[in-house]
Amino acid sequence: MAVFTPVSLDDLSSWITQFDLGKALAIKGISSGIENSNFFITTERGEYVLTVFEKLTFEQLPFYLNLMRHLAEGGVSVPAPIANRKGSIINELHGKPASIVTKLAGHCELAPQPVHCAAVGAMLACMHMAAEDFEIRQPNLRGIAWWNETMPVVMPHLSDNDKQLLTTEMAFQNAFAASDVFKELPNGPIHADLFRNNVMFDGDQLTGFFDFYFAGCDTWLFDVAVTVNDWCIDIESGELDQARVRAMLDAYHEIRPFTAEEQIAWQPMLRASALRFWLSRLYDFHMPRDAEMLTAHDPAHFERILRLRIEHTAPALFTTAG
Ligand SMILES: Nc1ncnc2c1ncn2[C@@H]1O[C@H](COP(=O)(O)OP(=O)(O)O)[C@@H](O)[C@H]1O
Ligand SMILES: N[C@@H](CCOP(=O)(O)O)C(=O)O
Repeated sequence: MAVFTPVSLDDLSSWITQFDLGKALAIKGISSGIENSNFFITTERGEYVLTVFEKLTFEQLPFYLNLMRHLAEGGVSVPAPIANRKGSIINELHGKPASIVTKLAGHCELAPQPVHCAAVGAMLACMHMAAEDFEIRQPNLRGIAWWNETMPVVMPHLSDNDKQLLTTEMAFQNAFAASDVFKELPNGPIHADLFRNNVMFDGDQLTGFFDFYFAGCDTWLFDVAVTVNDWCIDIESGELDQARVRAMLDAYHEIRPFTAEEQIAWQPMLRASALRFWLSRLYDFHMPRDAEMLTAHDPAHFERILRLRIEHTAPALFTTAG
């Protein structure tokens, strides 16, 4: 997708007068997202990104946008929300909440090398620590409660084999979430969707994390698992690439040392993150919404990854004392 809600230059020209951004000069829909309607906009002050939120509400959005503001002010490179003259960073456009944020330089690195994975691991650790004192608490809305709600919705669409995988993995994850080890895992605000398409690089230089609209409070290890399961794999098979895994985990550990409980929880967490994206892709695939442009994500990719993470022993989270 994603332009679910079209915005013309005329629409933007009148809406933008509430900001100190000068006149609107251009607007261009962005096709690659799947959750929101995104646009690159050019004003007399420069280039920005406009997002019209399709599902997130005025009640939920302050968490995401204030988190981005908190991180940007804390020196983590993320898009900074722009306030209107009244100080509001969430404003209605076509009856939906919308925001303008600064545009990050560079491009997504879709074929990452260990150097990119190390940069992402280091910044992820910095982000977790910088978000620790963020005051708004909102759960991960794509966390285990959502998995349990979504399982019966997608179940009728699955083969017997996949039904069995989903049922047994949900039982495993519910038991893991109730375990003493899980309760000891450090937590706080996490990005929760730090895929290669949500990080900008200028050459080998990381210029920022973006797309915080799945962020929520959850274990830091879940964030690491989501990130490793996308950045450090052979894209065809889903197998972990040892060099990239080590580069990312070692760089993270150097800044925020992993705990002994996290070491124990690592393999279940890799499975949990695969399950989360298998479920959301199944849901989006079987319950699609209308859109002007739509790129569906393949659920089978994460089914494959889930099976691999169950079958193969995960690489150690850290190899030195934490
Ligand atoms: N702050 C930003 N700076 C630069 N590019 C951005 C920014 N936000 C979004 N983009 C671009 O828009 C695309 C879609 O944004 P994304 O947030 O991933 O959409 P969605 O939330 O709908 O999945 C990204 O792949 C990126 O190219
Ligand atoms: N990363 C998720 C889908 C979320 O899409 P995004 O464009 O907002 O990152 C997936 O790959 O399933």
